[in-house]
Amino acid sequence: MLARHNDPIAAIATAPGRGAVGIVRVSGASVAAVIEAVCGRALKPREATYLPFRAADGSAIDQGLAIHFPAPHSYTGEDVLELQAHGGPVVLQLLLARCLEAGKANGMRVAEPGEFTERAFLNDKIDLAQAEAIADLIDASTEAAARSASRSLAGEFSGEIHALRDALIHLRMLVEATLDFPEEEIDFLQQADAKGQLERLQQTLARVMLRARQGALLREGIKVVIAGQPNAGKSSLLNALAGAELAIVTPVAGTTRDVVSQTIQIEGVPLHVIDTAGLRDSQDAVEKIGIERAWGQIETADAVLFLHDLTRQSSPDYLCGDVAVAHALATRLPRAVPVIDVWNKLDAAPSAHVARVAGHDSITLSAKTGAGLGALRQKLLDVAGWQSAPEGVYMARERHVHALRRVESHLMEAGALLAQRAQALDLMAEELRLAQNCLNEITGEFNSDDLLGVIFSSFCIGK
Ligand SMILES: Nc1nc2c(c(=O)[nH]1)N(C=O)[C@@H](CNc1ccc(C(=O)N[C@@H](CCC(=O)O)C(=O)O)cc1)CN2
Ligand SMILES: Nc1nc2c(ncn2[C@@H]2O[C@H](COP(=O)(O)OP(=O)(O)OP(=O)(O)O)[C@@H](O)[C@H]2O)c(=O)[nH]1
Ligand SMILES: [Mg+2]
Repeated sequence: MLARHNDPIAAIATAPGRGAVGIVRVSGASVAAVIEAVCGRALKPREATYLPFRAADGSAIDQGLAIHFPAPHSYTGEDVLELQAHGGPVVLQLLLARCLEAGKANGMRVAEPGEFTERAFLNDKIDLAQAEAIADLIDASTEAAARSASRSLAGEFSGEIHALRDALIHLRMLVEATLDFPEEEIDFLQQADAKGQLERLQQTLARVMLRARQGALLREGIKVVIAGQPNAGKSSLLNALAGAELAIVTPVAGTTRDVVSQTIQIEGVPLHVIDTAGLRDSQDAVEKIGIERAWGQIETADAVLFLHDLTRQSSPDYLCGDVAVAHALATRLPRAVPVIDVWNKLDAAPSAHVARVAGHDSITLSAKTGAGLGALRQKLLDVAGWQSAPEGVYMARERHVHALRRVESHLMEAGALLAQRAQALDLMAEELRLAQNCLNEITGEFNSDDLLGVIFSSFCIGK
């Protein structure tokens, strides 16, 4: 283990700024010295004691509650001291400085972001998926996201991963045993129904992946870019979706130049909606920059709303413009990004125009009156892949979904190799081993220091 993992650490655990109560938390070998210096008396384990927190000169920094959690029964698994003081930034800084001074002889330092939780992970209090769930719970921006993070923190996701891993280990044992007794191979595998075991494993994996994808969606959301010719009503649509006058709307074509973005939520799924400059050939230097920015957004979108003006469907120029935009979208979009045709200004459009677009896989609406917005919201959820699972979603991250995809492809390989029998069984065993490694990456039983660095450094300070 790296040396830094043994340093005693201290930090303000509560949010910066003023609050009713603020907590300074200390973890590691010098907790006893800090108790002695700051509290001046012994503390009963896990019991709150009201006392003055003493400065070096003996005066009181504050009166508060001190709690000692002797190792290993603490958040980090190390000795932990909590000083619950009044929640002012200055008093908390004084208290933190006092703790650092008291722990100086043991090398106490200020904790890095996420370091308390990292210790909880390193001391086997929680696994990596649970540690990530703590950060996701704190960062949750919707109720659905918070509930799913809480499920993952309670171990629901990790539990499913462990169940998958156990089934995988069972199958691996079977295959590896067969390798040792090649002549009995066919019987062995058939009797134990290796094929059936593998299939059941794949089915369970598919269910876990579905729920994990939903969780990742709740956490990360999708980026939806509104694109189209000038004046189609893109800014009006952003405002209608957001329920606020965010972007400037005027009858002048070429109003929007800067990218305007807003995160909205539909059924708890965050959608990062981006309004962009109207797409056309322009000689205006400022507008040209706006259009380039629009393309920058479009090219990184998860979904594009291609907005059309229903009132202008009999203008050849307008229709040519739309064809040009459609062509540009088809050539410039890097991947298979879904493009949703949205026909706006339903309220003002001649019924012949409406009839012409009806029946296609498209949405007609009015950003002005709000008609049709419900259908658009539903369409966005569909495109995002949202299916509110009845049993509840647990929080997962893209990292987890990627690992599960790799498990899936190793299992597919294993299935193909099983079908080939004798020559391929050692390769099948190897695929199963690789699949197990991917599962272990999720819970952190198999990982690199780099990965841990990336995960824990994104926590807030004191966590
Ligand atoms: N005041 C305070 N509130 C807090 C925390 C904290 O550190 N301090 N937490 C932190 O962020 C969260 C709670 N997490 C915690 C997790 C484990 C233990 C703990 O003492 N575990 C022991 C004993 C378990 C038991 O008695 O069942 C252990 O695991 O052995 C404490 C807090 C949220 N609320
Ligand atoms: N009747 C009607 N007018 C609309 C509707 N949506 C937008 N408009 C009008 O269309 C004009 C252009 O709207 P904007 O939202 O600024 O259009 P835009 O696509 O953002 O335009 P640029 O920023 O120039 O590309 C404004 O006068 C809006 O009031 C609608 O649903 N019905
Ligand atoms: Mg606009």
